[in-house]
Amino acid sequence: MTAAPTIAIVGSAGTYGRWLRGFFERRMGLRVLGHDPGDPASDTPEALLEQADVLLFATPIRQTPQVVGDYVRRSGGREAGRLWLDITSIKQAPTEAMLRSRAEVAGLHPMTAPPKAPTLKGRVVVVCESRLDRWRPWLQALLDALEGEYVYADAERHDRMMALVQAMVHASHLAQAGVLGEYAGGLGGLDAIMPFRSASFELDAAIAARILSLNPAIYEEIQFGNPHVAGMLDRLLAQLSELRGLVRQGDDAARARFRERFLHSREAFGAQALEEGSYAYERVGYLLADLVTRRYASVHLPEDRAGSLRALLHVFERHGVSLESIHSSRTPAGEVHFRIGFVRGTEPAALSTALTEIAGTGLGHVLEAG
Ligand SMILES: NC(=O)c1ccc[n+]([C@@H]2O[C@H](COP(=O)([O-])OP(=O)(O)OC[C@H]3O[C@@H](n4cnc5c(N)ncnc54)[C@H](O)[C@@H]3O)[C@@H](O)[C@H]2O)c1
Ligand SMILES: O=C(O)C(=O)C[C@]1(C(=O)O)C=C[C@@H](O)C=C1
Repeated sequence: MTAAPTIAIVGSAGTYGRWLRGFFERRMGLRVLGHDPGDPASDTPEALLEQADVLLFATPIRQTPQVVGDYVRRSGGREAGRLWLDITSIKQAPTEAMLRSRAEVAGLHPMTAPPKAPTLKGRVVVVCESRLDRWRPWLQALLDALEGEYVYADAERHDRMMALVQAMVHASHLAQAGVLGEYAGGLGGLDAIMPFRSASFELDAAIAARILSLNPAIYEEIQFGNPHVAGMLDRLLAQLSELRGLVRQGDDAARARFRERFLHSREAFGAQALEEGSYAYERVGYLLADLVTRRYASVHLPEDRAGSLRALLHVFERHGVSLESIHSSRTPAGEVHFRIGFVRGTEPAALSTALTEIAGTGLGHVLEAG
C-alpha cells in the first residue's frame, strides 16, 4: 500500500473512464494509466498489471466478469497486495470475478452518470467492501476525495436493491415512453402533450428522455443482467393488471378495492417518507417553474471570493432590475454559475445595461441571456 498509488483504468476511453482519469489526475494528483481497445494510444494490459497499484474496471456491464477473469489470468498472482475496484452497475458477477484474484477487492457504484462537476459531491455511491485489509485507509481517502454520499452493502444486497432503484424505475419509464409513442399518432407527439403538463408529467418525461439519451447497453443490462429483475417485473405487471381490472369493473366495489389496494400504500411509505417526498416534489416544482422564466441570465463569477455575489446583485439593484429567482449550478469544468430569473415586465434596456456592466468590469462572465 502506498499513499500515492498509480491507478490503472480498464475501459479508460469510456464515459466513466474519462471522468475518472480527470478526477484521479486533477483532484488526487495521481499517476493514471489506462487500457481501452477503443483508444489505440492507450497503455497495454501488461503495462497496467506491471505498474499499477490500483486497478479499476470501468467496462461494459455484460463484458466485465470476462474482462476481470482475463486480468486475473494475465496477472498470475502479481495482484497480491494491490487493490482492485470496479464501478459496474451490477455487482454480484464482477465481484465474484475480482475475488478470484489475490488482490484486495471493493466495488463502487455511483448512482449517477458522470456529473458535469469535478467530484461526486452530493451523489449516492454504493460501496461493496468485499475483501479489504491494508487498502482500507486509502479507499477511505478516495471516498473522501469523491465527496459522495455513501451507502454500504454486499454485492447480493446491492443487486436486489438495484432491481427496485434502477430496473423498476427504468422499466416503468420505458413503458411510459412506449405508451406516449403509441398515442402520438392521435394526440400529437410529446410537443403537443407538454403544454398540458403537470410537474409530475414533466419529471417523468424528463426521466424517460434521460434513459433514452444515455448508453443503451447499460439500460439493457440493468434489466437483463440482474437475476432479481424478472421477479420485480412480475410484481409491477400484477399491480398494473389489477388496477386495469378494477377500472374496467368500474363499480363501487372496484373503487373501494382501489382505495384499499393502491391508495393505502401510504402505510408502506410511512409518514416521514410521505412528508419528505411531498416536500421534495414541491421544491422541484418551484425549480421547474423558475426555469420557464422568460427573462434570465446565466453568469459565472470568476473571482471565487466572499462578497462577489453581493457585488453582482448590486449592479442589478442600481439599474432597477428586480430578480425573481436565483439558482446555482456548475459548468463541465466545475465552475459555479448562477442562473438568474428576472420579474415579468423587466425593462430590456436596463437589463442589457446591467449585463454589459457586469461583463465589462470583469465582475462576471455572462454565459447566456434571454
Ligand atoms: N455511464 C453511467 O451512467 C454509469 C453510472 C454508473 C456506473 N456505470 C458503470 O460504469 C461502467 C462503464 O460505463 P460507461 O458508461 O463508461 O460505458 P462506456 O461504454 O462509455 O465505456 C466502456 C469502455 O470500456 C471499453 N472496453 C470494452 N471492453 C474492454 C476491455 N476488454 N478492456 C478495456 N476496455 C474495454 C469500451 O471500449 C469503452 O470505451 C459500466 O459497468 C457501467 O455499469 C456507468
Ligand atoms: O442519468 C443518470 O444520471 C443516472 O442516474 C443514470 C443511472 C440510473 O438511471 O440509475 C444509470 C446507470 C448507472 O448505474 C447509475 C445511474
